[in-house]
Amino acid sequence: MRLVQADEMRELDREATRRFGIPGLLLMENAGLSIVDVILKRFWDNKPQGKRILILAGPGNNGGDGFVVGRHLFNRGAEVKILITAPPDSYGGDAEVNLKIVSEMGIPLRVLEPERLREVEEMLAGADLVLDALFGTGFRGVPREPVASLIRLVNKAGKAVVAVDLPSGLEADTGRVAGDCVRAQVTVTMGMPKIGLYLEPGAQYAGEVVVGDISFPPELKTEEGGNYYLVDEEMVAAALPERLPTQHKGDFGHVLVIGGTRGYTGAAALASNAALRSGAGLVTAVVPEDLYPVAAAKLTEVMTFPAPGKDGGFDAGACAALMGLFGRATVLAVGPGLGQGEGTVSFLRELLERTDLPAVLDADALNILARDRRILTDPLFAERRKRWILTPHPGEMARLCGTGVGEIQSDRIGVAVRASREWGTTVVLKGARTVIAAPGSPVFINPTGNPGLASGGTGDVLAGLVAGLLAQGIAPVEAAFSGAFIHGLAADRIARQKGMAGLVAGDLLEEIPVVLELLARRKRSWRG
Ligand SMILES: NC(=O)C1=CN([C@@H]2O[C@H](COP(=O)(O)OP(=O)(O)OC[C@H]3O[C@@H](n4cnc5c(N)ncnc54)[C@H](O)[C@@H]3O)[C@@H](O)[C@H]2O)[C@H](O)CC1
Ligand SMILES: [K+]
Repeated sequence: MRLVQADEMRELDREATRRFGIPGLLLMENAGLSIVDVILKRFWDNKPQGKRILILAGPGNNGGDGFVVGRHLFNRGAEVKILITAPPDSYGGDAEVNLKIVSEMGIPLRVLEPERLREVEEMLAGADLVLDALFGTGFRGVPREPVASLIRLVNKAGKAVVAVDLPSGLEADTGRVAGDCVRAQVTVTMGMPKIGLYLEPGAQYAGEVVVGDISFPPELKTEEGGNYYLVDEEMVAAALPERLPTQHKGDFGHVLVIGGTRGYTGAAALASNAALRSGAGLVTAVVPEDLYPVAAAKLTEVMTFPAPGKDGGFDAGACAALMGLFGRATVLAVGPGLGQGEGTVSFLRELLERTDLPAVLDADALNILARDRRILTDPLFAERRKRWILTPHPGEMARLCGTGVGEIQSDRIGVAVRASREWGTTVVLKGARTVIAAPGSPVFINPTGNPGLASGGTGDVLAGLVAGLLAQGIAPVEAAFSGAFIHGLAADRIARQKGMAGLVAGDLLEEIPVVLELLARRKRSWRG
């Protein structure tokens, strides 16, 4: 599903008027009607008579939408009260037109006054539903007083809240909440869904998001050419390869998982099994030779290969022993349990310099690259980096970018986009609402997953899953967003069955094939 920034939305608004002659007043009317529809159907069971709604209307067109809602619900017999946060004569344009109409209709209208907030509490107590029409895409910074106090009163009142376009206080493009923000049960977003509604914490404040139809012609609402997309089943199902009867395991690639040093053989095992579960044809786990017996004992369907190493790490010169393997491999997954020993650091550098296989770089591979980023920027490896997928969590990303986790989390899309452009590679910035960015590609936001994934080894499973998809010939960006989606959906299905607390990485291995089959069935049903 395509997502838009506030500026994109404003441009579409202008285009609707300029290109198709749809006046802003008509867009506002349709916006209001789409909200009325949600209120009647989801909150009032189509029986508005006598229902009490308090409409909080801000100084701009978001408030204008609120006036339209008030008019229609008043006409349908609801008890409507409107609280405006700016003096009536400060309104202009379409909002002013609609303010005048509701005033002429005699709908009770009050101006918010800082010294009379107690009366606002009473108004809230006397309402069945609150409409948040304070701010939309024109919001900036933090809500100023007395609106900030009003927002806090709304959130304290415990009433059902419907937000117009965005919950007020939320930054449309980043999902950031810098100050107070309305917590809504439902947000009716106009025309096209805004990015901030699908990023944390914005998604928590927005509640369920409904896209309001404001009569944009299809050409304006096109899914094509967007800069941002919410990953959905259709996109992932379309990316997954068909498995034809005539095909054999050689057709589905061979993943080399390189890692599994002392104490972390489990990481390599999880990543290796995840690669197999994703549908890869063959998987080989490459571990230091002194841990080979441990890995071999853990792995059945996954082949194991002992690489020169001691004390649980790889020898600096271990790469030479792998050259034969590279000829038979399709993709590398480097990092799960790799460790950061001295020999391993040299080994990784030589590995990435000597093979141009597509690679998923995760965990300690990223931590090693963070200490010596030359290979991420060296023009000599630019071509090769196009075939890499980096899968950092926020801490690893902070080290890679030489900054703090706070900076990473405060602008997850911007950070991922800049890094992917600077390094010329696909970046999967993990976390709540994983962000996938790559040069020349739209940005993808993954909606699946839950806090149950904050458990050891789930990252190893994701790395293996993405590598397995890459090995099957899926392009890096598609493999990245599909892996994140499948990984998170598997976790959501497990959480529904067993709860989040007890979710362990191994559970994902069982659920991944189920999710793949579910997507394959959906794909067949769409094909008809
Ligand atoms: N196609 C569409 O998307 C349509 C959208 N509509 C609605 O219009 C708003 C956008 O309206 P706009 O007037 O540009 O901005 P807002 O209503 O969000 O008002 C912002 C207003 O508030 C003031 N302000 C901004 N930041 C703060 C702050 N931190 N504290 C206090 N005050 C603040 C500032 O003066 C701004 O002017 C969109 O969201 C939709 O709801 C159309 O009605 C229909 C088509
Ligand atoms: K709002």
